Amino acid sequence: MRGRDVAFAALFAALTAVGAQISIPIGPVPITLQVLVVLLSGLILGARLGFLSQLVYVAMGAVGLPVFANLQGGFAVLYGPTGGYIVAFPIAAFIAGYMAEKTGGKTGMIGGSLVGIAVIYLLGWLRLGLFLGGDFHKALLIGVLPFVPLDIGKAALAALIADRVKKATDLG
Ligand SMILES: O=C(O)CCCC[C@@H]1SC[C@@H]2NC(=O)N[C@@H]21
Repeated sequence: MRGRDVAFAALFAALTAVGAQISIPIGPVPITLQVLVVLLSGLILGARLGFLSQLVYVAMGAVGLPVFANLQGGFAVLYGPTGGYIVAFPIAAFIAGYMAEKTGGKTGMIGGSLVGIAVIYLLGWLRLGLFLGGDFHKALLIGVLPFVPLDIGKAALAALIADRVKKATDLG
């Protein structure tokens, strides 16, 4: 791994921390810009490096840095209501990057992003449901459905931004 790769992974980990603070509280699960940055990390850096950048992000939060939403940090957050989403971020970045690499073009980017988001929802929903004492119906109502329209918009925006960044740089 080159020094440039490490720098990019660190940059996207930091950007995810910023995205976490751009949030709207609507309940136990806030609307945040993390998903946008997670997708961008996979689409721009590729599956492997995108995964690594999100692993760094999760690790920074786990050791106590206030990088999660509402400036939260610490291992306890990963066991809290939003822990499932956070744990899914590296997987989602990998999937978005992998599918974009395999399929190519903006269609591949949007497809990969949507599958990545689905994985975030799946792990987020499971953890939230368990946190709510097994009420997976409520978890769906407060932890998945309200986010779908905006997150589809984030997927489209991520594909647009990644496409432009790749054309304007040598990252493509
Ligand atoms: O506590 C955290 O730092 C994680 C917050 C997770 C928010 C989830 S990610 C998927 C969905 N889309 C959003 O905008 N918010 C939720």
